[in-house]
Amino acid sequence: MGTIGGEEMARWEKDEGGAKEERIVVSVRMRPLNAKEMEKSDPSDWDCINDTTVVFKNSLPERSVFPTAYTFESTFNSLHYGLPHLPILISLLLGDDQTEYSGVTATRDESTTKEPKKLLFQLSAESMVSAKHSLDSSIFAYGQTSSGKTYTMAGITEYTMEDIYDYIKKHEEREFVLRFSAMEIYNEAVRDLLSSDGSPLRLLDDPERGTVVEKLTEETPRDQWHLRELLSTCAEQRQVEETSLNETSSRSHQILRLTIESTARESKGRDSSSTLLAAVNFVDLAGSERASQASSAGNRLKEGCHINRSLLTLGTVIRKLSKGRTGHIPYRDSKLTRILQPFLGGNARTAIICTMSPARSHIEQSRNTLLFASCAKQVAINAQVNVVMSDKALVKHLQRELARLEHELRYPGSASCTHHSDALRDKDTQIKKMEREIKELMQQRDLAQSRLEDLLHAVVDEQSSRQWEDSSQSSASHARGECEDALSISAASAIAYQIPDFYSSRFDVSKESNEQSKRHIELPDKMEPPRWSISSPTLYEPIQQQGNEDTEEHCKEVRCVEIHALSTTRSEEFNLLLNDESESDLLPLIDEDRLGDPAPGSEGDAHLRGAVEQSIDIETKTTDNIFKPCPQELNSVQKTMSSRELILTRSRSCKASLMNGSILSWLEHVEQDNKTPPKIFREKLPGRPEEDERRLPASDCDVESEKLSAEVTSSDMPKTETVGGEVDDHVNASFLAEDDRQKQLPSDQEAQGVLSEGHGAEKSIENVGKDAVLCSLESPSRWPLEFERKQREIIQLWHACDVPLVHRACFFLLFDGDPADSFYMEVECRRLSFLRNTFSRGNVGDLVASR
Ligand SMILES: Nc1ncnc2c1ncn2[C@@H]1O[C@H](COP(=O)(O)OP(=O)(O)OP(=O)(O)O)[C@@H](O)[C@H]1O
Repeated sequence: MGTIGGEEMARWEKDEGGAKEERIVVSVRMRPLNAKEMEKSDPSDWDCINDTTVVFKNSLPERSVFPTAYTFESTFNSLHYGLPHLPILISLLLGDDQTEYSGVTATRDESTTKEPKKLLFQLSAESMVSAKHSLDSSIFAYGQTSSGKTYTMAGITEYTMEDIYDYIKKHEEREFVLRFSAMEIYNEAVRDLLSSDGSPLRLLDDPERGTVVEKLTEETPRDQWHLRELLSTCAEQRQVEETSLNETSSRSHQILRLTIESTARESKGRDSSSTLLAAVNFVDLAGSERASQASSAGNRLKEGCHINRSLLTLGTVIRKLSKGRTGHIPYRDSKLTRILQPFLGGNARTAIICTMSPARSHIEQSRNTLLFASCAKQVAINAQVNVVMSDKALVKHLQRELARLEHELRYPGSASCTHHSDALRDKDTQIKKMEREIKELMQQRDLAQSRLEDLLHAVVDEQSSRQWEDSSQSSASHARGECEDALSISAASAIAYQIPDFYSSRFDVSKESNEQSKRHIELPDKMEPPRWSISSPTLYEPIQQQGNEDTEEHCKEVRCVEIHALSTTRSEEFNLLLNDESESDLLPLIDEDRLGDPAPGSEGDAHLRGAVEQSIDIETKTTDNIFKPCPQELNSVQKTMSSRELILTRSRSCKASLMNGSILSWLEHVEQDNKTPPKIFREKLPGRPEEDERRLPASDCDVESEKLSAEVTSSDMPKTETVGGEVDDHVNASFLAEDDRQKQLPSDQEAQGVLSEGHGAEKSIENVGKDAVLCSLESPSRWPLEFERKQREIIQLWHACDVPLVHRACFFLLFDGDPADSFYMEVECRRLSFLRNTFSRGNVGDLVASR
């Protein structure tokens, strides 16, 4: 009998198999009509028209969804040879003109030109046991009952076994060891076919070998004849019963396994020796059957149910595998698929021979078989050579691996470790970068939110400002005689609310050039700037140098309020007054400072710089810009503010001020709309009288601030603690908790309200009596612009009402924030500190005198 030679295999691998992805090899074998079918004159509807195609010979009804032709790796019809056994067919296909098997002589005819080489290769010993192709492989026979599975598998098994022994004989340089085992799955119970004990065997899950059958007998055949004996034992032990379709119907799935180990003789016993291991499974499945066709009942029916169920699972597994290895594949749904899992699209070469009957009466079953075959041929496999190391070789290999790992542990700086640590460092850098980006994005988001709020509130402010302006016209004349003071205050207070970029460009010069103005407010240089005030970046170098991220965060919460306390009505008078002054004596005001330098060394320059400096000092030390002016200035302001128009010209976060030009221009537009005095007026504001400067008292704001901050940031500070307290008879700047607010309010008798609710400031002015003005200032960090608006309303009321000024110098800052919020507490305390320093001691006297 011929076989596929090495050259032929190499050619096949090169031409067809080697370069391509391996898939299950599927062949279809069609048996001839059997005696019963011919008796019934059951026509033959199927034919193998060539070596790869099976066709449905009859015409299909219209709209039929079934194909008429199926192609496979090989198709053959043993009728062509008139011979029962595949080995003879194979022999003929391989070129023998005439061969003999089991006493039957076969002659080659024209049909023998068919060459199902892949199948033949897979059935060959070369594919199973050679050094190059030593792979696990399995050959299935699948088909309906009585289609010829057992008939085909018997031939294949015999042929392959014979070929294997033939190969062994030819390859004496290697030593072969064969082991044989056989089992059947009958009614979902696994039985050993080499043992007379029919008790079912258990399936075990081995982490290395997969599913193994416990206590399965494994014989080592002495020679080919011994193996034949074992095969006949299996056939005897197998469950075979007669059914209406098959006199010798196999009622179980049979799995014969031949394991072949081969070792090169010359390397045997050496450390480097390795063993090739291959297992071949010959799987003869039980046939699917329709109970009606098989006329089965009782045990046969039960067997048929088990067979059909396990075949259904096999079909599902194959179908899923054919679509790729995605999702769950139900190998464990039947014992058959569980045992065959490694051979179904795993690390094994697989061939399936689908058997079918051509009879019309079995057309449905035949179609199912062809459908199964079509799916199976799509299943990709990944067969790999199994190499088993000798124990010594394995020990050596493991020792080398252990030494390598120990070396890595001892010397972390080695190549691989360095590589890992570099990779970790890169990842860390990436994480930090991403964190920074997230932070920036969050800041931008907050900024945008803040801008939106600003815009909304600015619109509201503008409206309320105009209302107030109308209501305050009546008291405008009250301050006519005070224009000079007002101007000086304007120079000091209005300029104080310059935009941050102005500060940054001007402060250094003014700070050096105007010591006098510094004394004016007496906010000492040593005072540490508040963390949240970075509106003037160049002013406080330490903050910038520290690059404190918290500072930046807080910055965006703090608003720089720029209020121009200017009187529209007065501005015209001022213009008239100022027209007489020489231009060199005039102090440029806001716009000049913002837009250009005053004349260097001029008096106006000196005054302006002093005023700007002190204003900057104040602003950067508090957020309560409203109360920035010194008492003398405030005194003057009282005289003029009644007719003043308070204009919010800048209200935005410090950061936003540097970034958003469009808001700036918009605000400037608003400023113009709100009757900002003509530029000429602001440019020609006279210098500040010296006596005003002399009247300014010293203030130890820094000490107060530190003290207050220390008090309120203390973790154990009770919520109702009063921070501050009375400063003198006239001034009471208290920091109250919400709960204690009512206790501290003036009594009803004392509180003779002069400003009724509904004045537009009811939320800000909680109560106004002859003895007190109670200001409720909410957290600036939450609603910055709302806070600013409230402060402006308070100032408006302050200057508009008829209550003696001293009585209004009583402030309660209502604390309704969270005491645990340290930032909030710090802001509030600094504001309180400022109030106390502004309205305490000599300032109060000034205020009284001025009124
Ligand atoms: N190619 C063939 N040429 C001639 N006879 C065949 C061929 N295939 C099968 N037969 C005959 O058909 C009958 C049924 O064959 P076989 O027992 O192999 O079918 P089966 O598919 O194994 O059935 P079951 O699933 O019931 O076990 C047998 O008598 C067998 O000799």
